[in-house]
Amino acid sequence: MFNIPALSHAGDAEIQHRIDHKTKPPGALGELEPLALQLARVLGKEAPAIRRPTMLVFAADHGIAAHGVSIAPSAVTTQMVHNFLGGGAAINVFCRQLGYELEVIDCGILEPLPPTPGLVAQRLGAGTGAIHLEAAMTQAQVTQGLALARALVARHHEAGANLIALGEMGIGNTSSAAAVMAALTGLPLTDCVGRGTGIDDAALANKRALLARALALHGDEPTSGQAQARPDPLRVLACLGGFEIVQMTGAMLAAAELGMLVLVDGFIATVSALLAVRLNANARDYMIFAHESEERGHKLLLAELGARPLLSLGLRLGEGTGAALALPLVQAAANFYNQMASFDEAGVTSVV
Ligand SMILES: Cc1cc2ncn([C@H]3O[C@H](COP(=O)(O)O)[C@@H](O)[C@H]3O)c2cc1C
Ligand SMILES: O=C(O)c1cccnc1
Repeated sequence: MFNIPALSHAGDAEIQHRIDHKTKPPGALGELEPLALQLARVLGKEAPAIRRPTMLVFAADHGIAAHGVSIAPSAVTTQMVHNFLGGGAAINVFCRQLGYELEVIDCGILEPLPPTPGLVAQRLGAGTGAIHLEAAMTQAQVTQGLALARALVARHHEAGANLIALGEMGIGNTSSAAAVMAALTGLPLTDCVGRGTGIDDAALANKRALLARALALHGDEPTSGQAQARPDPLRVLACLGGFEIVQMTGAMLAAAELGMLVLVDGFIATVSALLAVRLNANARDYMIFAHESEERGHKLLLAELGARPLLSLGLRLGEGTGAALALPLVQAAANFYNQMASFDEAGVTSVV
């Protein structure tokens, strides 16, 4: 479906040599060093640079949100999309500060907005089915969502972007994401389910119970260590996913296919990253994990992907905020690689 080239590691020795011969003790730039290696692999080892960084915020509603799993009602999804378009949300502030292009994608909010600059309508429906009662969507909607996201990313690639960051807005989407995580990993639901927007203990117990029902309904209960065939990510998406989760997954796969970097935000975006990697393992090489969210489950999810997040700020917002904040670090990795003098160039006695 997506044709993602396996990233070549043939130039690694040369790239690492260049990093090691910068005027610093070996390894002293910490996590920025493997990040520079990744940038050089993806963008080319001569002068990797981030061009037209683009933040895509995918919005959709969730049927399960009507069943007491969030502090907010579904109406807040549409209200926040309004806020994004008016420039007043956290993600707007950070995108302005950091020089991101920002686009908001309506993947299926309950109350569609009139055409507005900055808003792209790629609606797969008007909210998903409540996953503890029925499938979230049909397989055809999953296929359509992946295709729409692919065309969207192609457009940004043509406009000159070589890095996309992904964020989301959708009341109830930590429920859907936790269910997908449990289905894909086989981890106990209690390890995957968190407080999302900040629900209390009673609502958390209800959220866990509903998600246990959802997994049982769709045959995705944890196997308690028993061997089970790897679940089909497309089926899991249809049964338990969300319209924004589908399109984020498609956008990540499309970006990798086009040789773009993918900057991954928090819990929900990382669930899409896991889906993308399960659909095509080559996608992993293009992903940068921005931060570790406060949401329960995110640490284990990152571990499942072998990811070391750049930041740990206690964020639990979504919208792409963590991904936005990590951009300067990505740029710093490219800049040290491109601009720092080597021992030879600076006349500093080499320590390697
Ligand atoms: C005002 C407001 C702004 C937000 N921006 C992101 N989210 C975040 O919270 C939601 C997920 O949490 P849950 O599963 O508990 O509903 C998503 O919309 C996510 O992006 C927000 C939530 C609220 C209330
Ligand atoms: O980690 C996230 O992305 C997150 C956490 C809580 C609520 N919304 C998003």
